[in-house]
Order: sequence, then C-alpha cells, then structure tokens
Amino acid sequence: MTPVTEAVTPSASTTLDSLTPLLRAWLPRQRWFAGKGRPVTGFTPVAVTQLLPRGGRLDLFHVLLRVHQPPESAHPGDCYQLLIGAREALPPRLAPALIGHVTRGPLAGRTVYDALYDRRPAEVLLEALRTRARVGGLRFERDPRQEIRPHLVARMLAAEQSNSSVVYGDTFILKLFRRVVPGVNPDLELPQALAREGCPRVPAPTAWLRAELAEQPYVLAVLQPFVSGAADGWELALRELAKGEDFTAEARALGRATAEVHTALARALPTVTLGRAQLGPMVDGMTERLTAAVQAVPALGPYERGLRSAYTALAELAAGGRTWTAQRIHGDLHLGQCLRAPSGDWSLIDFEGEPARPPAERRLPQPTVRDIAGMLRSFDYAACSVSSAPARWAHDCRAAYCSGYAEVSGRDPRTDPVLLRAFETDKAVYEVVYEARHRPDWLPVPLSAIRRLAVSDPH
Ligand SMILES: Nc1ncnc2c1ncn2[C@@H]1O[C@H](COP(=O)(O)OP(=O)(O)O)[C@@H](O)[C@H]1O
Ligand SMILES: O=P(O)(O)O[C@H]1O[C@H](CO)[C@@H](O[C@H]2O[C@H](CO)[C@@H](O)[C@H](O)[C@H]2O)[C@H](O)[C@H]1O
Repeated sequence: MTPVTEAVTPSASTTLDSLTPLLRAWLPRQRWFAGKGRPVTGFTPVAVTQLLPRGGRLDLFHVLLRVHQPPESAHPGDCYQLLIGAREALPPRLAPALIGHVTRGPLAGRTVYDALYDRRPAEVLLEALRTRARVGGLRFERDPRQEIRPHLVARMLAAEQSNSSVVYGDTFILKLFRRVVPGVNPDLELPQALAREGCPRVPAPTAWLRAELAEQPYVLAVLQPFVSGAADGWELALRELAKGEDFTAEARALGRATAEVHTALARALPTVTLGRAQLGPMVDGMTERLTAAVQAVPALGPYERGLRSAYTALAELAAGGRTWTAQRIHGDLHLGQCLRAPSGDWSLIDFEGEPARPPAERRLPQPTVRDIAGMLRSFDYAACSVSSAPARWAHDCRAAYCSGYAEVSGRDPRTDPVLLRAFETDKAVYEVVYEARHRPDWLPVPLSAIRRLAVSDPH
C-alpha cells in the first residue's frame, strides 16, 4: 500500500481549474448532486489535497468544491466532496466513473474519473484511517479501541444514494458525504452517542475523516462495521409483498428497534418540553415547507387547504395547553435505513437527517413521532409500489410497527393522532418534492398519501 503523501499544493488548485468544463457537465448528472434543475455557473475550490505522489500511474486528489448556482444572493453555493483520479486511460471496468478527458493544464492528456469507484484509491483512504494520517487539512481519525486490519479489499457499493459508500472486505463500510457542511455531523454524533449507551441497534463508528477549513470543522466520512449478509427493510418488504407474505412480525420488530434507539438517544442527549411557544415555530416550518412544495410541484395545489388543516389542528392542541417531549431522533427513518442481519437482528443506519434540511435544523430535538411517521410512510410506499399488494398490507404493518414501538417504549404513537397526522403530512410533502426532483416516476406514490392525508380527520 502506497502511503498517503503530505501535500496540499497551490498547483493542485491550478490542476482543478483545467477540469472545470468536465466537472460542469459531470456533476449535475450525479444522483447525490442536490442542485438539480439549476444551471452551474462556476466553481470555487475550497480545498484540494493531493493524496498520492504526482507523476505515477495514478494521480489522486481529494477535492472540496463550492458549486455556484443561481440565485447567488440567496445561497453561497453547496460544497461537494470528490475523490478525483487521473490515469493515462481508464480500464473498461471504470467506464461508469468517467468524468472526462483533460485537454489542458498539468493533467493534459490524462483521463479523470470518480476514484471512489476504483479499488486502489479507496484503499488509500482506509489505510489513512488505519494509520491515523494527517494530510494537509485532512485528519484521518480512529477510535483507539477499534482495530482496522491492513490490506482489506475495497468495493464500491452499487446503490448510489445521497452519499457514496465503499465496503472493505465485508468488514467495514465507509460513507463519504457528498454535500458537506461545517459543524457537527449527526451521522457521526448520534451513532457515537448510541455506542456510548451500549445500544446494539446501530453500528458503532470505527473511524472518521475530519477537516479543519477556514477555522470551520467538517466531518467528511465515517467508517463503521459492515453488517455482512444483511438485507435492508425495503428489499425485504418488497420481496415478501411479491410473494403475498405477511410482514407484520418484521414490522413489529422494527417498531421495537426504533423504540430502543429512541430510548437510548433520550438517555444520551438532552430532551426538551415543547409547549405552545416551541410548537409554533415547528408548525410554521411545516407550513412553509408546504407552501414551497406547492410552488415546486403544482400537482399538490388542490390539496393544500386540506393538508394545512393537519397543521392547524396541531397548533390548536398546543394553544389549548398540550405539551410534548422532544429529543434527538434519526430524522429520515424509512425501510431503506433498516438492515436485518442474517441473525434476524435489526440495525438502523444513516443518521444524517433529511438531506434537504438545513444542518442546524437537523440536530434540533424533535418529537419521536417524526421518525415513526417516516416508517409508517415507508410501509405505504412499499404497498404502493407492488401492484399485487394485498389491500390491508400497509395498514397491518403500520399497526404492528406501532404495537412493537409501544411494547418497548410504553407509548403507542396512535394515541396522539393529531401529532401523527401532522408529521405524516410533513413527510409526505417532503417526499413529493424529493420524488419530483430525483425520481419523477415515483411521484404518484406520495401523491396517493397526500390525497388521504388532505381529507383525513383524526378525531
Ligand atoms: N453498517 C452497514 N452494514 C451493511 N450495509 C450498510 C451499512 N451501512 C450502510 N449500508 C448500506 O449502504 C447503503 C447506503 O448507506 P446510507 O447510510 O443509507 O447512505 P446514504 O446517505 O447515501 O443514503 C445502505 O442502503 C445499505 O445498503
Ligand atoms: O436514503 P436517503 O437518505 O438517500 O433518503 C432519501 O432517499 C429515499 C429514497 O431512496 C427517500 O425515501 C423514499 O423512498 C423510499 C423507497 O425508495 C421509501 O421507503 C421512503 O419511505 C420514502 O420516503 C427519502 O425520503 C430521501 O430522504
């Protein structure tokens, strides 16, 4: 394994300049690119770190890149993390990772590509974490109580999601965050807190990559144990649905696992009471998201009034003196975030929160019902995407999930229908925007829930 070299060079920045036209075409096509639909008007390199000595068969750059998109006044531009490799030519197996052929600058004549798809560069990252390397502004750190064996073989996970993940020898998985923001990253913070509590439902972080840039801290990647042979809840649900099989036992186990995680988070981190004063801004947030969603997706228009009633009903309860407890939660819980190991045990992953929400908001204490609403929506999603789904499948799973949750926590979410409807509505509105932006073919799925939520009266 080639050791990571100690270098952050101004010339690396010049190198990046010559890639600008290629990146301008490549970036917006990536699943994780959050600024879809708006033109890219320019780039500013935030940090360019050379990870291997220049001039070898492979050049390797760790890049943080600010992407400018209109309206500039409203937003300084998102910052993305890239691992860029440059070779004389790409072997066919790396064709999907192609960024383009460079025609000018220090890399002229070379082919640049997304190096996370390539074994050797991915292994350079693991080696750096194993040896706790420091390269320029990058800090590769590891939990001193956890060992990383050398020479684990890397493979990129095929499923492209909000971020990119690499598996090492079926032992670890490294998630490299694509859109990065300064500050505490809940995807490291919460699993670490849960590990301290001894909660076995979440893989404990083994190592992580930090950076200190312009006096701001960033968490750029997290390595955690890989749950080998696991299936995620979404795959399992679809498989059982296709066979016409019952899924309520798993739904109940998922409810129990969610409650275990919530209970441990409430022990590990502060909880607060939400009364009228705190609930007001929360309901305002829901209302604002609805208004923005209606503008972005006009198909929501006819349901706006009905959906709004879910939020006003909640505000009325608060005005009448009701209070709720809020705590740190998962923030984007759905079946795809739940892994079932071959032993049958469930783990929850991906504590980053909803990728579209502002980072500070994602770390606010919330009613646990928000996560529960996410899972309830997910059972509905599964049923809607299989045409042969039995009519009561989603209903039965949702009931079993709530029962499992109540068994562990002592609180059945169905006893607070107004709160549940408000959070389910907020989630469905989020999903409408998410699908319109990323997977327009899926739009009918959350829209069918919107129709139900716009008319349902929980009383
Ligand atoms: N600890 C783990 N063990 C096994 N597979 C995992 C683990 N963590 C994540 N995965 C797999 O990687 C995928 C992406 O991880 P996730 O944290 O959801 O990333 P993203 O933020 O990109 O959605 C998951 O859907 C799951 O299949
Ligand atoms: O997993 P991510 O953090 O990338 O979450 C985003 O993408 C999800 C889709 O992959 C999206 O989830 C929606 O689709 C799921 C089926 O693919 C379904 O199970 C979820 O209930 C539904 O919300 C998620 O909302 C988004 O944040």
